Amino acid sequence: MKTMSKTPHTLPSGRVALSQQTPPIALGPLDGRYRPQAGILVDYLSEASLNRERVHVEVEWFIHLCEQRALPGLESLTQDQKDGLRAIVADFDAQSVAELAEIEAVTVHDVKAVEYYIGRRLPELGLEHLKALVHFACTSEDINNLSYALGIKDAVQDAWLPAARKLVAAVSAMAQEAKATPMLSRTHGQPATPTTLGKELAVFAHRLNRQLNRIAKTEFLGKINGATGTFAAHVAAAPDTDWPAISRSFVEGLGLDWNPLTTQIESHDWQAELYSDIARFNRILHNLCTDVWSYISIGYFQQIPVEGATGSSTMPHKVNPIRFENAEANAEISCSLLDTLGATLVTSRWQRDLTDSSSQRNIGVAFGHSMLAISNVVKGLERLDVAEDLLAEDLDENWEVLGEAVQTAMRAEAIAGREGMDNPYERLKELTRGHRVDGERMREFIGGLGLSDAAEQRLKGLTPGQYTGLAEQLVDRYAN
Ligand SMILES: O=C(O)C[C@H](Nc1ncnc2c1ncn2[C@@H]1O[C@H](COP(=O)(O)O)[C@@H](O)[C@H]1O)C(=O)O
Repeated sequence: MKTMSKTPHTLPSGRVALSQQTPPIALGPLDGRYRPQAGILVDYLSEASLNRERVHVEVEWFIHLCEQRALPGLESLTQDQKDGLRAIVADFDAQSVAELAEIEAVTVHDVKAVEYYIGRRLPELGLEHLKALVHFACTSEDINNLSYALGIKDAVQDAWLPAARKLVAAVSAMAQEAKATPMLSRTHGQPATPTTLGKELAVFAHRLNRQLNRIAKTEFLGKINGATGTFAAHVAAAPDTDWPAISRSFVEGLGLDWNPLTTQIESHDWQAELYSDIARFNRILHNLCTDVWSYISIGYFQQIPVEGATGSSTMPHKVNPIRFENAEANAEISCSLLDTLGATLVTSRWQRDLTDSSSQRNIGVAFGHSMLAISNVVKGLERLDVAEDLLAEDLDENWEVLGEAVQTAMRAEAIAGREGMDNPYERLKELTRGHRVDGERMREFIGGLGLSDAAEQRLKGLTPGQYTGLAEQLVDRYAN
């Protein structure tokens, strides 16, 4: 029997091989359906942007060595030469990516490929005689750690933080709007002392803001000190140069904080610190999602349907809280990656192993899932209406929550010397525990307690919806 020969574009099952299609089909969702939300990170944390940063660091090191006259015979470059070198970075594009890949296929070393890529461009800048200055005295990690630090710093400052701040601003605005909207609270899921919806949202804004303040203060550390952090090659080549000073001014000139003491690798402790803060932000966001999801589920929030959109494929009445569910999932994935990075990056055998190289390639993925979670929460919050009637109804059905107010006022009366205020907690417990109490019964009970006139009037005038303490003022004072 004659067998049909399969082309490489066909799977053994006879199906088209999607992996062989052009343009290439993404494996992961961040480069597929979620590209609009996470794509901005390609400019900072993709392999291409890492390579662009590597070119940037190599070029700046080249210029810095000349400017510092770090070696005998080195002279400052002309402005045209410096502009030409910096244009290699500015013009870095898809063609550069392809060229680098070609070189790397031969070198099997990604940083060496960058060195050759720059070397190829020196003749046209009249700098061929300085080819040996590219990557001078560097180990690859000198270039890598600075490139990652620059990419991560820009990703945080230009992409992640602005998105996170927009989200927190949205939560704060909702908190302000609902600061005086009374809501039954539910400690342990059971009716408890009322609060306001705005104050509960303000707690999230406050928590998220604390993490943002920490993240905004991140120290982005970098080093450039050679193969084992001793400047050995530098000193061997130019013993009279103050290499630590040159290293420091270079790292600081890039906008990073100088790490003076390392092995071959920058120790990555600052990355672990940053990732734990971002993971904590994700987790607080996750908590916001599950709370809002639950409020939607009991009707406190109504979701505004999107014109033309489908809730359920089979139950036409439904509007599902999918934005919050998506955000939960993506916050979890981001946290797993950030936790793994934070836990593993701080360990490297002896003077280095290469595990960090492979795991750091996923930093963008960790940030991407967090950006996606943030974007979905913003979208979800935009489509919520507060069901004030239902909130009020729930409060009115739970007059027993005033038990705390009454027993505490009785204690104050007793402390002030009023007779007959014994066992306030027990008396309220007898009235309220496991019993439904309405307004009339509560007022009748208060009337029979023998309180001072002022206290009795104050408590009789109280409803569950008014028993929200300083919730509104707390939002005004602390939630901006
Ligand atoms: O400056 C050096 O290169 C010193 C050398 N240490 C290395 N430091 C940094 N990169 C190195 C190192 N070794 C390999 N490579 C190259 O790293 C790339 C690893 O690729 P992947 O496994 O995909 O993360 C891949 O491109 C590797 O070729 C040492 O011997 O200490």
